[in-house]
Amino acid sequence: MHPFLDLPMHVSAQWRRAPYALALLACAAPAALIAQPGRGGGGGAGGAGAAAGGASPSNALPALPKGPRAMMLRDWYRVANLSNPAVSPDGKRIAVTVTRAVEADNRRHSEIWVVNAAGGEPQRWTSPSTESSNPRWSADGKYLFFTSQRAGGTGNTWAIRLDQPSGEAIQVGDYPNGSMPSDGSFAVFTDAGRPAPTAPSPDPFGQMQPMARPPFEAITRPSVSARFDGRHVVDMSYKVNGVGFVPGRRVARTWRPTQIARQPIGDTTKKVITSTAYSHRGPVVSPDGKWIAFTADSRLRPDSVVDRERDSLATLPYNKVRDEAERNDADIYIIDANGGTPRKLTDWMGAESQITWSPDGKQIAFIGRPGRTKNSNIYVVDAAGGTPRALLGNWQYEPGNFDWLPGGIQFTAEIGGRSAVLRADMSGKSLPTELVSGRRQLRGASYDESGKTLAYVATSMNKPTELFVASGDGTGERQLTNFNKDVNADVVWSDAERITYKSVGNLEIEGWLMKPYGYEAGKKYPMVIYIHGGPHSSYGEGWFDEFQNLAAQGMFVLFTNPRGSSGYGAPFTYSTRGRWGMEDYQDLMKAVDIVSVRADVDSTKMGATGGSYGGFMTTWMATKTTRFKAIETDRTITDWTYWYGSSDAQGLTEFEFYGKPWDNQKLYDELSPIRYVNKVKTPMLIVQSEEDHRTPMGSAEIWFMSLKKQGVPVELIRYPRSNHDLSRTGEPWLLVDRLGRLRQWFGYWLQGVQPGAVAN
Ligand SMILES: CSCC[C@H](NC=O)C(=O)N[C@@H](C)C(=O)N[C@@H](CO)C(=O)O
Repeated sequence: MHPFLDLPMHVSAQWRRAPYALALLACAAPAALIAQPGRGGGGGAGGAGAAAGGASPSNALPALPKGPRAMMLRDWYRVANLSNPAVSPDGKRIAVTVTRAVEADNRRHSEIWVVNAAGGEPQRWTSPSTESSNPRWSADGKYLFFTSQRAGGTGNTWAIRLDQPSGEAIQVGDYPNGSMPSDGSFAVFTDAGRPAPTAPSPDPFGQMQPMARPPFEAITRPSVSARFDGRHVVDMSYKVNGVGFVPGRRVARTWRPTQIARQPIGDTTKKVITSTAYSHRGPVVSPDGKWIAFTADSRLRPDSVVDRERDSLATLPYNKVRDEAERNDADIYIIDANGGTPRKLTDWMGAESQITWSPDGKQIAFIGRPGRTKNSNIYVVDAAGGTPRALLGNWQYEPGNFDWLPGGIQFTAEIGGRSAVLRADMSGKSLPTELVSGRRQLRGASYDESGKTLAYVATSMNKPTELFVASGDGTGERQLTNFNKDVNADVVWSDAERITYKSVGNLEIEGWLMKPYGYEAGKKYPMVIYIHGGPHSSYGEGWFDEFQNLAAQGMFVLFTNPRGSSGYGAPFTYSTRGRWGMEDYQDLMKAVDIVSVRADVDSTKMGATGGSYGGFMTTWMATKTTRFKAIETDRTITDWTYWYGSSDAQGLTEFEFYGKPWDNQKLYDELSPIRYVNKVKTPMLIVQSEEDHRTPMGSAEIWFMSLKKQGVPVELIRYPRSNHDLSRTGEPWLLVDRLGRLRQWFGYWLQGVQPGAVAN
């Protein structure tokens, strides 16, 4: 029996909400709303809860027991997530976004907190009654900017004044967001201008809902517009996961290419310095303020030409010569910072991003990817022109974000399931050096102006995110926050052992085995394998609610990064092209083979779960093996042709399957689990969001009906108001409900737990 199922039903425990203090700090934290972490950090009045039910469900739930103990479902609401750290230009303070759930209101809440780099209690700088995130400091130290949507303002950039005592957050029109030279005197940014004014004409469909109106060039019209509230679709992209249905154009197509604008700091007047038929992207001004580098179409063709070419290519059948050829869609250009004719920096095949000037303004670095299936690298080229040279040579991995500091280039990277901060060898002759590493995941490396202070958020298998600071070279690391202190004190998070193993073709695969809560040597435990989606994503060395959830239920959790995963270099990532469910399936089963012979794993009680591509893989497994006693398939894909037609992301299979379904129908069919559904014997739980536009409902429905009609135990849980990201960013009550279903399903089939028993 589960350790918590016999607990008495106490009176409820609300998410603890101690009052926060409102204070004004003259120097250290002007205009700040101050609070202490772990004391009311999740709180906040206001914020409408979402639609499920009326009164808070926590009224009916017992108080969470003090630990140390296994994770219970409501512990999920207690975990704080830190993101977007930003070091102040002088290196003295670090701002960070702190996000928590507000259980009673069924919502998440984000605030900006600031902590001294030297240490001390973090302070809350934004109001608990509004959402604030993504802090960034102005170079002159006058403002802390952040993203928020507040009443009485326009746009979503708000600021706290730092150079004088002040109160509420404000909006400032004379401090534009953009790239600035060293003296911070102006900013450059892109500007798409305003649409040309059109003479107002009466719209006979103006009273209808936007999706119901007949789009431009539609042939049909509502017979009586007041009697049609459906959706009229003409364009190819009419729905987007997380956004919903997107109304079609109602006028002829026009283009507004993005131009480069500059605006002095302390002035509200912006000057647009270009006027072209092509768009400028990612403009970055040189440190001396004389030049602006940007990317644009490699032939500077008008946006209208580029778009029409892309649209027309999208309707053509797969053609190996054309579709596999290297492309050069964009190049880097340099223009005088006051305008003029752009100079192409270099003709470079592939895609360029993250343009960055060297501190002396003599060179430019960028991330370049020579081709879709080739590794990206950091390239450096003289600002005068020349051939870019790669800094990372034949390094197996790929760079993430990088900074050109006074001492050289430093960057973050995924190295399999972990991540690190590294320094590049500027000669490109040696492999990069790891500065901050270990079995963990680091995010958002941020430096002060001198490059001497480095901050990042980090998490490891049994440690939720916290903020860390180190010297610019990675030495002297210190943990600066302890937002998760209370939940960490109550809950024993499970750790995982890292394993590597050789699979088909002698390819090395990385994986992990997480121990069940309360593990005792000499006993046997059930095991569930988790399978990630993408397929080009990865599991890693970070705290993950889903793994902790099943480990707390008393199961081993096995997770691996089969071929096709990201984080191991592009050749590994794309090695499954045209072969989905073949070698990657074997990589997963090889891990099951290895783990199932352990003395502490009960090989007669194994389960599998996964979402999206991982959902495809679980249904695929169900057609191939009866080794698993229960499976959960999440946001699943059971028929690739159906998925192609109903998803918002056709590009994925057009590339991976070498064409559209009718170009390569055999492959789409052969790799579709539904073709073999008559072989399924394993009980399956199907979890599906009703507003999932990435992997829509039909795959789940046909799987459910097929199993039902064959007498295979199956349950379908349909979540309302939810999209493809329910398990990550969904409504908290529904997200936690899903975690509970997973526990119950595997608890019932693998542990003999009674139906409905759940550790709330
Ligand atoms: C060019 S289309 C990109 C599709 C995208 N790929 C990367 O994640 C995607 O959404 N794929 C889904 C089929 C999928 O498996 N998604 C995973 C990973 O995000 C999921 O867990 O939802």
